[in-house]
Order: sequence, then C-alpha cells, then structure tokens
Amino acid sequence: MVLQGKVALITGAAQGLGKAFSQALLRRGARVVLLDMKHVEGQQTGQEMADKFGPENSTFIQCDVTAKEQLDSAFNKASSQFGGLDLVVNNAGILDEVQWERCLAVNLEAVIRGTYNGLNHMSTQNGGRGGHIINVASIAGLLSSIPAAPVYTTSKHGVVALSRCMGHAMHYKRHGVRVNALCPSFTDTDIIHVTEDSMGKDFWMVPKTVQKLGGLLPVSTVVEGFLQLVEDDTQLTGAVMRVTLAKGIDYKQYREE
Ligand SMILES: NC(=O)c1ccc[n+]([C@@H]2O[C@H](COP(=O)([O-])OP(=O)(O)OC[C@H]3O[C@@H](n4cnc5c(N)ncnc54)[C@H](O)[C@@H]3O)[C@@H](O)[C@H]2O)c1
Ligand SMILES: CCCCC/C=C\C=C\[C@H](O)C/C=C\C/C=C\CCCC(=O)O
Repeated sequence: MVLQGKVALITGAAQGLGKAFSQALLRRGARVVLLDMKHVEGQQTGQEMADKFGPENSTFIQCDVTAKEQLDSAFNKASSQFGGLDLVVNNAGILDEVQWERCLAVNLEAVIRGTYNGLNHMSTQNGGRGGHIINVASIAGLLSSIPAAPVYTTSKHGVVALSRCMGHAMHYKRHGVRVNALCPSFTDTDIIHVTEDSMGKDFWMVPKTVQKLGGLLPVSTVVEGFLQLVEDDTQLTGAVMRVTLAKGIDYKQYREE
C-alpha cells in the first residue's frame, strides 16, 4: 500500500508502539486517527502529531476499545471526518493475569470487534475502497513457553488465529481487505514494566525472560517491520510477521492446510 493520502485508524495510540506506528504513517503522508482510553496522554500525543504534521492530518479520539458503543462511534467519526478508511491497526493491549477477564476483553474481544468494524468500513461490498487490517499480536501468540502469562499468551494466540482466518483468500475476495498479524518479541515500552498487581506472584520471571532472550527490541525495529507489512503488497493477506532480536524481521511459514 502506498501510504501517501491514505487514512489510518490506530488503537492504543497514546504511547508505545501505537504512537510510534502513528508517527511513521504520518511521516509517509498518511492521515491518522489515534484512539486510546488514556485521555491526558492521548491529547498530548494528538497535539504532538498535529504540531509536527499539521492539524488537518490527525486527530485523537478517546475510546475504550472494550466498550462497543465507543469503538463503533470512533470508527464512524474517523470515517466521516477523513472520508473513509484504508488501514486499521488493532494495537491496544494489556498484560493482566490477575484481572484476566479484562486482558481477554482488550487483547482479543476488542481485536475481533475492530477487525469486523474495519471490514464493515473498508469492504468493497459496502462501497469501501478495500484496505488493510493489521492486528498486533506478539511472539507470545506463537509460543506456549510463557507459563507466567497464560491468559496474555492465550489472547495473542487468538489474535494470530483470527488474523489467519480473516486473512484467508475467501474473505479477501469478498471484501478486498488484507488482514495480517504482527508478532514482536519483548520491546522497550511500558507494557513490560509489570508488577505483582498485574502478574501475580510470577512477575519476577519477566526480567529473567528478557535477559534470556538477550534484551529488548528497540521500538524502531518493530516500526520497521510494521511499515514493511503495510507497504509490501506481495505478502498479501493472512501473513504472520515476527520481529525478534535473534532473527530480525521475518514471516512465519505455515504448511498448506
Ligand atoms: N512491548 C512489548 O514487549 C510487546 C511485544 C509484543 C506485542 N506487544 C503488543 O503491542 C501492543 C502495544 O503495546 P505497547 O508495547 O505499545 O504497550 P503500551 O502499554 O505502551 O501501550 C498500550 C496502549 O494501549 C492502550 N490501551 C490499553 N487498554 C486500552 C483500552 N481498553 N482501550 C483503548 N486503549 C487501551 C494504553 O492506554 C496504551 O496507550 C499491545 O497489543 C501489546 O500486547 C507488545
Ligand atoms: C514471563 C514473560 C511474560 C510477561 C510478558 C510481558 C510483556 C509482554 C510483552 C510481549 O508481548 C511478550 C513478548 C514476548 C514474550 C516472548 C517470549 C518469552 C519466552 C520465550 C522462551 O521461552 O524462549
């Protein structure tokens, strides 16, 4: 996808990866609608983007992705303000093994809803232009070796499965919308600063696991993978991109099923 002039909606965009993805898209001439439940941080990031790239090219909408009415309304607002959507990035995520129901609601249910909303708005069947949905999963969505984070791992496995199913040629033919998953390893953002409150008694395992993997990915490496996924039309749909320190950016290969 050539990003110049395209319209993107990104959830969890106030900080971390979502903020970095937004900035990368704006740099390439896209217009971006930033969604986040954090009002203060979201407003600040929205202002920062408006100052750098022009107020007409981005907007912040406060939205809790787990609230159906808020998410639906944010999609409608984004689409009517910017004249349709071309790219939806379901990125908002949390790690909470204590309030695990919330973890599933944010990481999986809201990504399912965001995927269906993205299809509704971009499908050529509904008069849309076609487009691309990127669901931010995790390398945890491809491994089952993270005993300290069973629900987070489950949610991310779900995101990978959802993206592969909805990325199937059958759906692409109907809607003209690519659906792909992005799976980074540990990256230097706030989510990894876990506590006993959110992880329970196994929280001490996180730094050990990071150490075992050789450290944290810089956000810039994940952005590089993200842009490749958006711009490389040869990995059409149903693709699962991994970003790791050990192997860099690559695609998981699946046998024909
Ligand atoms: N940092 C990592 O190590 C890593 C690795 C793999 C995948 N991921 C995934 O990347 C995504 C982005 O995480 P990050 O690393 O930037 O973390 P982060 O904590 O810095 O950012 C997450 C953002 O999501 C927002 N958010 C959380 N719940 C929300 C809700 N209900 N509604 C709207 N917004 C909500 C937060 O306010 C925050 O701005 C997540 O899905 C995460 O699981 C992160
Ligand atoms: C004990 C780790 C779980 C806590 C995770 C904290 C934040 C998660 C962010 C990322 O999405 C997780 C990313 C990668 C986890 C990957 C691998 C861990 C184990 C790998 C291994 O056993 O080789």
